[in-house]
Amino acid sequence: MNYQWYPGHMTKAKRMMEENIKLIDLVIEIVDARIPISSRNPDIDSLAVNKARIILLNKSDLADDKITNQWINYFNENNIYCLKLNSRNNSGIKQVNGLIMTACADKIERNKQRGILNRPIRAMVVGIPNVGKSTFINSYAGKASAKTGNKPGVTKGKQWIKLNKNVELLDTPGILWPKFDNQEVGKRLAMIGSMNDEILNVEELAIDTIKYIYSEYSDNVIERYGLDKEKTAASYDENAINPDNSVALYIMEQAAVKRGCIKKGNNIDYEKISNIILDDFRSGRLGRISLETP
Ligand SMILES: Nc1nc2c(ncn2[C@@H]2O[C@H](COP(=O)(O)OP(=O)(O)OP(=O)(O)O)[C@@H](O)[C@H]2O)c(=O)[nH]1
Repeated sequence: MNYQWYPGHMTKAKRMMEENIKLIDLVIEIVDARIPISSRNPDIDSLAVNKARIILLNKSDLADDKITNQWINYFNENNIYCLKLNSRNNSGIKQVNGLIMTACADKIERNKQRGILNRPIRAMVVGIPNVGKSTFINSYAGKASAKTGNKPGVTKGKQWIKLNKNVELLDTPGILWPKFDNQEVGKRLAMIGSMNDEILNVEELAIDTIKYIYSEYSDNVIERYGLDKEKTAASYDENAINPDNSVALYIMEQAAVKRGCIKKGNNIDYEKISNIILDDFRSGRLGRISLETP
C-alpha cells in the first residue's frame, strides 16, 4: 500500500521537529483514540528524551469509550500522562492544564530550587497528519490562532501562544510521519481516512472495515443497514472464493440494495456502497468504534 508522504516531506518535518523540540519543556502528543498505537510514531520517543510528555486521545467522540478508558490505563501504567479529548466540542480541554502541571511538576520544582519562579512551561503539539492538532490548538488556546484544515504543512511564523501564566504553546504543531510497520497499521490508518482514498482500493478497504466492525460491533451494522440478524449470521459460506469475506460481502450487497446502489443491468455498485460504508464509519454514523485495544 502506498501513502502520500514522500521522503522529502519526512526529512523536512523531522528537521523542523528536531529544531523546535530544543525550545520546549513538554511534548503534547495527539493520537487518534480509535487507533492510539497505529497513529503514533515511536520516533518521537528518541526525539523527546528528557522532555515531559503527555498523550491526548483525540476524536474520542468516535471511539468506543470502554476501550478508550482501557487505553488511558495502559498509558498510565507505562508512566505516560494521558487524557481523552474531543477537540471539536472542547470536551476534555479543561483538564489539559492540570495534566500539564502534573507532567511538568519535576521541571517546575527544579526551576524553583534554582530560584527561577516565573518561567512558563513551553509546550509543543505533535502528531501525524489529520489527528486534530490544529483543532486542538484552536480550542485549547480559545481563539483561531492556528489554521485548521485537511492539508498538512501550512507554513506559519514561529510564535508562542500564551495560554495562562504557566504555559506557552508553540503555534505550529510538529508533524510526525506515520510509521508503516506492517500491513495492519497501514490498513487502520486507511480505515480512519488518514490516507488519500484515491490511491487505495476502496472496495477492499470497505470489506475489511465492515468485516472488522461486524466482528466486534455486529448490532451497529445490523441496525445501520436494516439487516436481518439471523440471515446475516447464516450468510457465512465456506465454499466462497474467500470464505473470510463472505459475510462482509453479504452485508455490503444487502446494504447496497437498501441504499439503491445498483448499476445498469441490476448489478451492485460496489464502489458506491464502499464509499458509503467508509463514510458511515469515519463520521461515527456506525457508532463509536475502536480499531485497536491495548
Ligand atoms: N469527530 C472529531 N473530529 C475532529 C476532532 N478533532 C479534529 N477533528 C477533525 O479532524 C480533521 C483534521 O483536523 P486538523 O485539526 O486539521 O488536524 P491536524 O492534525 O492539524 O492535520 P494536519 O494539518 O494535516 O497535520 C478536521 O476535519 C477536524 O474537524 C475530534 O475531537 N472529533
